[in-house]
Amino acid sequence: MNMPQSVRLVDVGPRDGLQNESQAIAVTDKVRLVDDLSAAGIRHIEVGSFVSPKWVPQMAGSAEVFAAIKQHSGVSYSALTPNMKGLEAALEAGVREVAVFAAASEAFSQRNINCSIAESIERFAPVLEAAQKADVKVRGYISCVLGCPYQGEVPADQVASVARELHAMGCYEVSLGDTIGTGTPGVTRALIEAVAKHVPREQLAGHFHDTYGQALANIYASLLEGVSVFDSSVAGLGGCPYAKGATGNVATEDVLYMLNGMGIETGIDLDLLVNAGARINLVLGRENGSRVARAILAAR
Ligand SMILES: CC(C)(COP(=O)([O-])OP(=O)([O-])OC[C@H]1O[C@@H](n2cnc3c(N)ncnc32)[C@H](O)[C@@H]1OP(=O)([O-])[O-])[C@@H](O)C(=O)NCCC(=O)NCCSC(=O)C[C@@](C)(O)CC(=O)[O-]
Repeated sequence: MNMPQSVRLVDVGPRDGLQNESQAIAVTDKVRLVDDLSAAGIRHIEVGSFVSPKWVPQMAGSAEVFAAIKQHSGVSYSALTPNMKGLEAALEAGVREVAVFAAASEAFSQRNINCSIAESIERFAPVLEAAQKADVKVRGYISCVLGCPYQGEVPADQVASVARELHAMGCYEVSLGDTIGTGTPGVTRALIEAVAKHVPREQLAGHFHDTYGQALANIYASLLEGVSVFDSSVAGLGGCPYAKGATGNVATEDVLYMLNGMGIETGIDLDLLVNAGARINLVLGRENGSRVARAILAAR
C-alpha cells in the first residue's frame, strides 16, 4: 500500500469539540473559530449539528452560526443531521454538506440517538434521498469502531457491516470513529482491512479521540493502510456527551505537525492554526489540548 501524498483534514472542533462544553458559548465566538480555521487553510469544517437541543444544548444555535460564517469556495462547511427534521433545518440554513451518524454498538446507538442500529439506518434512508435531490453531499459516521463505553469490544465485522450499509445508501465517505480512544495501531489496521472489503479505502476517514494517547499512532497505522482523510479538532477540543471520560479528538495541530514532517501535503498553515486554537482556548478558559501548539506558543 502506498503512503498517501496528500491528506484532507476535517476539523470537527466547532461541532465535536464544542458540543461537549457546558458553558454558554456566544455565536460570535463559534463563528470566529470557523473563520479562523478556514483562514488557516482547513478545507472541510464541521460547523454544527441539527439535533435535538434537549439532547445537545450547545449545538442549538447552529443555523445562526451558518448564517454568519464567511463561506469560501473550495471549503466544505458541514453539519450533523440525524433525521429528516435535522436535514430540513440544515437545508433551510443553506448547508451544502451533512452527515448522518450511526454506531457499531447497539448500546451506544440507543444512548446517542435513541434507536437501534437498524432503526437508525431506516431513518437515514429518507435523509440520503432528500439530500441527494437537493444536491447536498452526505458523509456517514460510525461510532465505537474500536470499543464501546457500554458494551466493551466491538467486532470488526459489525463495523464493516454498518459501513457497507452507509456506503450502499449513498454516503460519499464513511468516517470510522474511535469514540473512546481505546484503539491501538494493530487493531486499527485490522479494522481498516475488514472495512475495505466493502468500502474503498479512498472513501474511508479516521476519527480518533485521544483519550488513551493512541490517536497519532492510529493515524499513522491508517496511513499505512492507504487512508487519506482524518477528522481532528483544533487544540484537541471536545469529548463526547455519551461516552463518559472521553477526551477530545486528536488535535489538528499535532496531526499537521506529523504530516508536515512526513512531507504529506495538506494545504494548512500551522502557525495560523495554532492562533485559531489559542483564541478559542482563551474564550473557553481551557488549557490547550495540543502538545504541538503548547510547544510553539511557549517558543514564541
Ligand atoms: C436523534 C434524536 C433527535 C432522537 O431523539 P428522540 O427523542 O428519539 O426523537 P423524537 O423524534 O421522538 O423527537 C423528540 C423531540 O426531539 C425533537 N427533535 C427530533 N429531531 C430533532 C432534530 N433533528 N432537531 C431538533 N429537534 C429534534 C422533536 O421535535 C421532539 O421535540 P418535542 O416534541 O419533545 O419538543 C436525539 O437522540 C438527538 O438529537 N440526539 C443527539 C445525538 C448527538 O448529537 N450526539 C452527539 C453527536 S454524535 C458524536 O459525537 C459521535 C461522532 C460523530 O463524533 C463520532 C464519534 O466520535 O463516535
